[in-house]
Amino acid sequence: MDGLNSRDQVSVMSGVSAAADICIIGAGVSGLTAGKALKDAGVAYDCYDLGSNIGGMWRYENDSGTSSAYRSLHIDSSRQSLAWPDFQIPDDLPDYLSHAQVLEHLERYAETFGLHDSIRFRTRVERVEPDGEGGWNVHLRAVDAPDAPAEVRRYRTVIIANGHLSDPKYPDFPGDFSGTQSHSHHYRKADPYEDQTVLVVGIGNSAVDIAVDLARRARQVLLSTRRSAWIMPKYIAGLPTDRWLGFMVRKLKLPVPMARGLLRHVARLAIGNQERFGVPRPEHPIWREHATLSQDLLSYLGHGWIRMKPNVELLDGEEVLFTDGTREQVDAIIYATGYKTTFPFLDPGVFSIQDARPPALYRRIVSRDHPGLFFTGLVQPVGPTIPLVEIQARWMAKVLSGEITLPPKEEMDQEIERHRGNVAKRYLNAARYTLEVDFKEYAGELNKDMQGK
Ligand SMILES: NC(=O)C1=CN([C@@H]2O[C@H](COP(=O)(O)OP(=O)(O)OC[C@H]3O[C@@H](n4cnc5c(N)ncnc54)[C@H](OP(=O)(O)O)[C@@H]3O)[C@@H](O)[C@H]2O)C=CC1
Repeated sequence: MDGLNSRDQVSVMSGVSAAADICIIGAGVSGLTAGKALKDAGVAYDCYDLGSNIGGMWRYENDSGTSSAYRSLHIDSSRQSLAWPDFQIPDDLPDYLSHAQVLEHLERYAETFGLHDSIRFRTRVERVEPDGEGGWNVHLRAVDAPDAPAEVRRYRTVIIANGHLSDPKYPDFPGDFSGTQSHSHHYRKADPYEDQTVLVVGIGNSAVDIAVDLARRARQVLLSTRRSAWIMPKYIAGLPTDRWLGFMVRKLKLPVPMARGLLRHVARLAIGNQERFGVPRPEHPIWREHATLSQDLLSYLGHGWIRMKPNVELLDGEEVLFTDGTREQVDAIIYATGYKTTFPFLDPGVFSIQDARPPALYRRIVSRDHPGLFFTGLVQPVGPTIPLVEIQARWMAKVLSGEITLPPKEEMDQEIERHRGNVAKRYLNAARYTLEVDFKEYAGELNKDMQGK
């Protein structure tokens, strides 16, 4: 067996479940949903999670260290667009659930479908490597016994559901800063920034949520952006914005580009001209990027609680110099500059995501080079991710139970290249859009496969 240390104990298909030859890494939304679909299909699996409980990203202060949730976090897709088809979110919950409400819903989901029994918590997956016979050796170490030998289990298939929002990406600004610097991954609440001047870098959803959260506690919040973004309100005429899009596409049967075009005009009526508030008009058209959703940003800019700044030119002691030549004295910088998509347990030669190129995954799920390696939740739609993850889960269960046969490698290659071409045509050429998918089109492809069309 390749790559085993003498300290490692090898156990082949025994332990958590003697029958399981499928392993899921991660018990967040994607891992749990995959587990539920496998269970429904009568396929045995083992699931491992670094933390003490389910929830991944949605467990605030998860002891896995992988959650980027801050105390004021509310999911940015409305309740009506979020749910699993067989596990609706109760109507008495608000339009936009807090992280605690998402977690409670996940807990009910895991309880209802009996998912806990297949999960081993506080277990670090240290390494996943091909066993040379088409399967995988998964090296596991108990978090509470770091010096004990690693346990190695062999699986036919590994489903990776470790999330892609926990490995912070920092910009490389020249100079030195004498105040405090951190990343949005570590931000929890505004208290430590009381009465300070805080610079938030970025204008994605994390940056804007955090700037708004800080605004009433900090002395001044500065929000710096290099490319700007289109700001979308969370409500239009009293209804969640994504419900308007859903209404136009599903009820009125408008083509997606037309619905989006209309939504853009309606949103403009609702929030006016963002340049008036100091948020530059992006050079790219609105749907070439992931718009930033915020009901509060423009209003807070209008109250002077937040001030816009261009990109950072230089960190200069207590000051920051910006690309327009202005300088500000700053106490703290929070880099809300996004995340790297990494798999610490995989050799990059086996699989990695490079540059701004969508990964070589058939249907965004199956590794082209290693068809026993599956990924779930590795997508970023304009719209809610959970329903897509649910469709991915059922698709994977059908593949793994033999109902869907994967095509030959050349066909996978063609599908991957077609998808890459679409991403290049539709979205900005940047690492931030590597995982972008068109919700309706992607769901349609997976559903068609499942219907055998
Ligand atoms: N409420 C919710 O449900 C929330 C959802 N999310 C989701 O999580 C994901 C991650 O969001 P987020 O953490 O905001 O990260 P994003 O990747 O979406 O945004 C990163 C921001 O940082 C900027 N940036 C990146 N690198 C640099 C650099 N070197 N110099 C200057 N600016 C830089 C980007 O600008 P540029 O465009 O120029 O690269 C962009 O504005 C997204 O899918 C988001 O929608 C996040 C927070 C809340």
